[in-house]
Amino acid sequence: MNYVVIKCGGSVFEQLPSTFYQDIVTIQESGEWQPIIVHGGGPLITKLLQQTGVKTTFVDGLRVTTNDVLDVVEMALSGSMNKGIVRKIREKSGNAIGVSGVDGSLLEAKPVSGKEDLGFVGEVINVNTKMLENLVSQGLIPVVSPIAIDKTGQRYNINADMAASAVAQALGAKLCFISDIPGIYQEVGGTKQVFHQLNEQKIDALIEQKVIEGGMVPKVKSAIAALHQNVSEVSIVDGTQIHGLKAFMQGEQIGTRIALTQEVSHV
Ligand SMILES: Nc1ncnc2c1ncn2[C@@H]1O[C@H](COP(=O)(O)OP(=O)(O)O)[C@@H](O)[C@H]1O
Ligand SMILES: CC(=O)N[C@@H](CCC(=O)OP(=O)(O)O)C(=O)O
Repeated sequence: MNYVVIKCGGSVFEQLPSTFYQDIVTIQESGEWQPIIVHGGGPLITKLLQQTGVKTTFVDGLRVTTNDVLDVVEMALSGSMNKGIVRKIREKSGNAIGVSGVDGSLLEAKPVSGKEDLGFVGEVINVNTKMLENLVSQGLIPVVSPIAIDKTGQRYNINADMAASAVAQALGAKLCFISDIPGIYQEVGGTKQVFHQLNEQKIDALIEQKVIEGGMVPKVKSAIAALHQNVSEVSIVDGTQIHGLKAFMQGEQIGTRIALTQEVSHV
């Protein structure tokens, strides 16, 4: 089975055209690729935290997660976001099922390495691929919320890009990050030039130069981690484009393709 892990970011969620969900169903029906959705929901978490008066801060793109924050994170991700995406796929007659990383210990985690002062922020150490394979064999499209669990039952907040990367690594899948930008870009003479292809060395340089910053940093780091472990292809694709996902899956040059070693080129 060929899997494609489609990571749907919270920043693009509100702007996704309905063709996006249609494309997910079309990909599954075509039979060549089996889609697995991993979603974020950062903006919704931030909004809910503001409403409840709980302070939120980020370190290196990761949200500092106390137990109070974790309650809101789980409610937003495994509740509203997860079920919202399942409903939108079902509206297009897709057989979606929502699960969080807690269910069936789909995502097993430990505190994120080197950043233990972030509270309950985790990194995935095991993916229950059997469970995903079982769901897929029943004709279901899994929609995964990035809350993970450890052997003691402790929950962890996982950055959704890192969760998607872990799932793709475990399945040897193609990995596609859906975001709200046309690809990774650099400002040249006041205009944004999108990179069509990027390699690891150039990504390191762009992070160093702060051309790649904010939420894009965990995304490209997760992409590189995946490419080092069992994943052959990672792309960042603009979710706002009508039928962008379908075009990408049909091999059109769209967004930014990341590989460990390849030529660097602009669109
Ligand atoms: N060089 C870059 N090219 C494109 N986007 C960038 C770049 N550097 C930072 N970004 C920011 O990264 C954002 C995507 O990351 P994020 O907001 O975390 O998205 P998501 O919710 O999809 O994970 C873009 O909206 C953009 O503001
Ligand atoms: C540890 C950590 O930062 N977790 C993220 C999980 C959601 C996420 O990653 O959502 P996006 O994909 O929309 O950014 C958070 O709390 O915001």
